[in-house]
Amino acid sequence: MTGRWRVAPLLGLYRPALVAAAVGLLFSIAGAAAVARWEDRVNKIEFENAAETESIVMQHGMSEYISRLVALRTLFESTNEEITRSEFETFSARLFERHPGMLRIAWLPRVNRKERAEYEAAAITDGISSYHIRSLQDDGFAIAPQSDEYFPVFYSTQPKTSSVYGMDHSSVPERRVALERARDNDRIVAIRARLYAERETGRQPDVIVSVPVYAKGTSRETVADRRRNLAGYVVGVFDLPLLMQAIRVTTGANPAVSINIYPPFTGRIVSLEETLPDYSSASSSPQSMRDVARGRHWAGHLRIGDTDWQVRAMPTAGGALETSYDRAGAVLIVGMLLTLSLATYLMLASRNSRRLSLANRRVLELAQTDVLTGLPNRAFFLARLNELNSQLKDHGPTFSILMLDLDRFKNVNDSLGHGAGDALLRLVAQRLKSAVRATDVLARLGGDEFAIIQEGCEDQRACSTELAARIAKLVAEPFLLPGHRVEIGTSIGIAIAPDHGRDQEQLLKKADLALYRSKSAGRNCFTIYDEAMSAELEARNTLEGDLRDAIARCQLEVHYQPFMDATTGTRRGFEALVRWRHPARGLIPPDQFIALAEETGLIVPLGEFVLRRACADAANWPSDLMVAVNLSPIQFKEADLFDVICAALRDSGLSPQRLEIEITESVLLERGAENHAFMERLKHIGIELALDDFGTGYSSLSYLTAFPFDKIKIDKSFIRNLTHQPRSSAIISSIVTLARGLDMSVTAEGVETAEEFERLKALDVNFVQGYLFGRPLPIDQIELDESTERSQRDAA
Ligand SMILES: Nc1nc2c(ncn2[C@@H]2O[C@@H]3COP(=O)(O)O[C@H]4[C@@H](O)[C@H](n5cnc6c(=O)[nH]c(N)nc65)O[C@@H]4COP(=O)(O)O[C@H]3[C@H]2O)c(=O)[nH]1
Repeated sequence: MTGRWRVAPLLGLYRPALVAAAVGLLFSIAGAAAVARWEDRVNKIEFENAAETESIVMQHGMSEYISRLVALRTLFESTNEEITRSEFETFSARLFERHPGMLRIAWLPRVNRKERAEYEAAAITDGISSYHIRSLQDDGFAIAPQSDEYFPVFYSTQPKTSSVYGMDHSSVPERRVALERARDNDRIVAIRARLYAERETGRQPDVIVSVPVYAKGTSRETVADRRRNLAGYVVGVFDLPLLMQAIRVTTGANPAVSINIYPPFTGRIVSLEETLPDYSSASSSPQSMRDVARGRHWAGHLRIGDTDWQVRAMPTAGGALETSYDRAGAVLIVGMLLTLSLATYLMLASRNSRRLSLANRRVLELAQTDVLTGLPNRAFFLARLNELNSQLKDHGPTFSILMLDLDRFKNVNDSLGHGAGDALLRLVAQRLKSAVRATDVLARLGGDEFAIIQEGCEDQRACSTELAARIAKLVAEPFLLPGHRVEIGTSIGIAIAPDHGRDQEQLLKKADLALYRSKSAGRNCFTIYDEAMSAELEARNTLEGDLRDAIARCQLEVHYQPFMDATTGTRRGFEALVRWRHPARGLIPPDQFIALAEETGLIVPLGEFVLRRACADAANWPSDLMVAVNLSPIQFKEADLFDVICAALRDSGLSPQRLEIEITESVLLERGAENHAFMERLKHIGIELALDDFGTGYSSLSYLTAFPFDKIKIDKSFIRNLTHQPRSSAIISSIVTLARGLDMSVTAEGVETAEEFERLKALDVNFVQGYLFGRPLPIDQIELDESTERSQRDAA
């Protein structure tokens, strides 16, 4: 068996479980995906809200820093007096207190050519040794050349030794542009101090915020006013990372949001790839704008002065706002667990139901199998027959039924025992199996009855005849049982559907009728049903009804045929033979209704009638005349037969010694022990027993020794051949010899000619009976006087 063969039925068996697993998996995945999408959306909203909040907080913080510078500007603009260095330092120191991101603050006064020396001297006086206004030249600051205007660092929060003092911001092109922009627009401007801070501190670039300061009370309406009235600049240098960190710490920033602050978009930014953050709250290495843009992020800006720094917020890796898809995962796991449970349940249920259906099938098989032969039994046969019949209505195939009944099987069973009978049935089943095709149904209906349904033939009649002939031949072959060679046969009845019927009852009835015909035609043959059989059955049924009436209405008559002593020629008695005086058909001989009476059980009342009539008639005869009465094997099965016989004798007053009971061999075949006992009882009260029709059945000599017979009646068929078949004489001679040895007398039946009589006398037969001595006659026609008797003797 290949894997494919094993897998296919398993797939079929577990299909519901597999389908449930597939559907469940699909739903789990779809559900998890939907939840994931929902989680993502919720998370995005939460993140964006948080990021925006963070941005607002940062902006507030930054504005706070800027507002310090504006406060300083207000200080400078509030008076026409010079703000002294100490005033600046005091004020600035306060600013530093809660603003750790503030690196330094400076005051850049507007110094013209004439004022330069004065300023330099004042600074030196204030303690800043060798103060000079210096400007950017090549790579560094040097004493500034003569110029119309300077914006040097005059006051600073730096120690007085710092090199920032005297640095002319307007000599640095970027800063000059920023300063002019601040001046012309009266606006706070911010730039990144890239060039020098890096070199000085090695830190990230700082942010320089410049606030223009105008002379107190002057106009700043127009650009010209502003240019004219500018007094200087308050400049703050912010450490952006520190500043941001400080804001985030003091405001309790959301740790789930990582903030990156990138420089403003200016011509310097060449690509997002290369744009690294000025500030990053993330602990990991700084991410370029490109990296951030690839993932989930929120974009905003941080306004410092008139410039926008780019803010990019991201969910912190592993933080609360990073979508973890926990719920989606839970949905997937729960879905898969449910699916697994359902699939397992369905799998177990499928397996159980398969086991159950196998067990049911087994029970059904057993219920439809004949245990002895292993063939289908009657139930199966009838079910199949029904099925075919219903298909007939839909123009299904034609088919035949062959009913088989074994001939002489009963003899085997009775003589060799039930074990041998069973073995024989098994052998018969094997032979029948070999004769039918796989598509035919061969069943054992019970006992020695078999049946076949044969279908799928073009010519059903020819096909079934051929099969029946083959089977008859096969079964007629001898069977070898342990220690015995048995010969039986089979009678077969055939009915063909739909010709002979379309329903189970009709077909079986007709096949049975045909079988009955085969049986009565001499056995081991087959018959196909024809309509005449039904007519016959009908006639038989009518006859049965009539016979029932006949018994009730006393239409039966008993006729008497004499039997003679062969040696003296004297009449020894009469055999009682029943006749039926039918109102329409006249006198009907017993061979036309005895078999029917036996089949229908009517033989019991019929037999009792004959017995009582014979006893009653014989009681009026001379006392030396016997009366012989036939008893059927069916009567022997009646428990009260002995009582019936006794009652007949008692009621008639006939002596039991004058009654002879004739039985056939078939009585001895059945219920041997009981019948033997019964015969002993009859003998015990003086009744004589005769074995009738000897030579027609098995003629087993063992019966003669086993049963207490007084007489053997040799069947008339032997007498018929007596004169022209020497073998018949020899047989009769040996029967006579045997009977003599067993102390039995011998009667020869059916003696018709004097020649036969002479020969029988020569063979020492004791009694003779036949037309030569008288036909069966009604009681009123029997001559009982001596003269008649003599004349009969003379005739003999
Ligand atoms: N050809 C020919 N036949 C002769 C001759 N002599 C007698 N017979 C016939 O042979 C049959 C003898 O009876 P059976 O062998 O007991 O055979 C009987 C017996 O088995 C049965 N039978 C008759 N009456 C009864 C009855 O009351 N009870 C039972 N159980 N069976 C009966 O019916 C059978 C036939 O009876 P019957 O037709 O009366 O036929 C009788 C008789 O008429 C002869 O010389 N030539």
